[in-house]
Amino acid sequence: MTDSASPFSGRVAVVTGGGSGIGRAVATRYGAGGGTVVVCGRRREPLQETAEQIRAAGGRADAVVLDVRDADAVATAFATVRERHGRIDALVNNAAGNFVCPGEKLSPGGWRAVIDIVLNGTFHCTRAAADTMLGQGSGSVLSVIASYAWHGHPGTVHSAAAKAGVLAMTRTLAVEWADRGVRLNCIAPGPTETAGAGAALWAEPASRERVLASVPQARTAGTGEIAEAAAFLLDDRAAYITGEVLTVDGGQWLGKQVYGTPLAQVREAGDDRR
Ligand SMILES: CCCCCCCCCCC/C=C/C(=O)SCCNC(=O)CCNC(=O)[C@H](O)C(C)(C)COP(=O)(O)OP(=O)(O)OC[C@H]1O[C@@H](n2cnc3c(N)ncnc32)[C@H](O)[C@@H]1OP(=O)(O)O
Ligand SMILES: NC(=O)C1=CN([C@@H]2O[C@H](COP(=O)(O)OP(=O)(O)OC[C@H]3O[C@@H](n4cnc5c(N)ncnc54)[C@H](OP(=O)(O)O)[C@@H]3O)[C@@H](O)[C@H]2O)C=CC1
Repeated sequence: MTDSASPFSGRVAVVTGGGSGIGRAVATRYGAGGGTVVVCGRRREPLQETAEQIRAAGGRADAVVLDVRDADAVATAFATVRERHGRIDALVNNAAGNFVCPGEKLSPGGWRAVIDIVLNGTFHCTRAAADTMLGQGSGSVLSVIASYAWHGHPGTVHSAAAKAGVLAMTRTLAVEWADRGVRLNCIAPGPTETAGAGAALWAEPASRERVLASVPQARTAGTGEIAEAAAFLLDDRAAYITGEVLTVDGGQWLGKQVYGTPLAQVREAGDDRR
């Protein structure tokens, strides 16, 4: 049984896109839970900043420059992590690229840009981590998706298709590797305040307003809230959970199920009843 204050003690995690936003928060949470964290991404500076923050708080962290689209570089990087740290207990597939574009205007290059990072990058990293995890007979893979993986969303055909692919990959490999000690799950955050998402998805005040209006809890998530849910799925409290998605979105996607009737109108209709 693990120590509840240090559930990740003696464990090693790789967090892709760990230099910013949700990835940084998950890496920091894993470090605070006693684990060693290897953060990777394309830009060295933000990665080093994350690693320094974790070390300053008393944790252990390394920064590795890596483009998840490059399968050979991914295999080499994960082999190096195993040589250096002896094991890989967790992989967080968090790296992503996104922008809003109507399907009929999306170029093949735009489609590839997102599919290559989100779907292909997730496969490369999962495959490389599995070399170690299946060998040691344990491991936990957590991929960050979005609820439009199952309901779709206008303007995001590339990202929605990629996230749906990641969900199918997760469910498939969860069954393939269940009796070999490796669990795979997804987390689906709702709108979360990060510089990346803000710039890519709600740069205009009007788009931000619309996004906020779509969340029944009427607020965005903090990165720490997403990291806390991620930590639960990564640690042994979730030992019997595999192939699942944990949605952390303030009710956003269920809120879509009002069949076009705004919530305010539903409330008005019930005003005369006690
Ligand atoms: C209305 C929607 C609101 C939905 C709200 C729902 C709430 C929450 C759900 C959110 C779920 C997911 C969120 C996120 O993923 S947030 C993460 C965002 N972070 C990032 O995007 C950071 C990383 N980003 C990047 O690396 C780049 O933005 C990019 C993905 C574009 C990749 O960069 P790269 O340098 O490889 O790309 P290029 O600039 O060379 O372009 C490659 C091709 O893509 C085309 N492109 C690029 N930008 C656009 C654009 N804005 N519109 C259309 N096409 C674009 C570009 O033209 C290239 O194609 P061609 O070669 O064919 O020209
Ligand atoms: N914020 C939100 O509202 C939501 C976010 N999500 C998901 O959460 C995750 C994190 O998003 P968020 O923190 O908002 O966004 P960020 O833009 O802050 O994070 C994306 C990270 O991915 C890294 N990255 C991008 N391309 C590559 C690549 N080719 N190789 C390695 N790393 C790469 C970036 O680093 P670098 O550029 O240095 O490579 C960056 O650190 C994503 O999977 C996103 O789809 C899901 C739902 C909602």
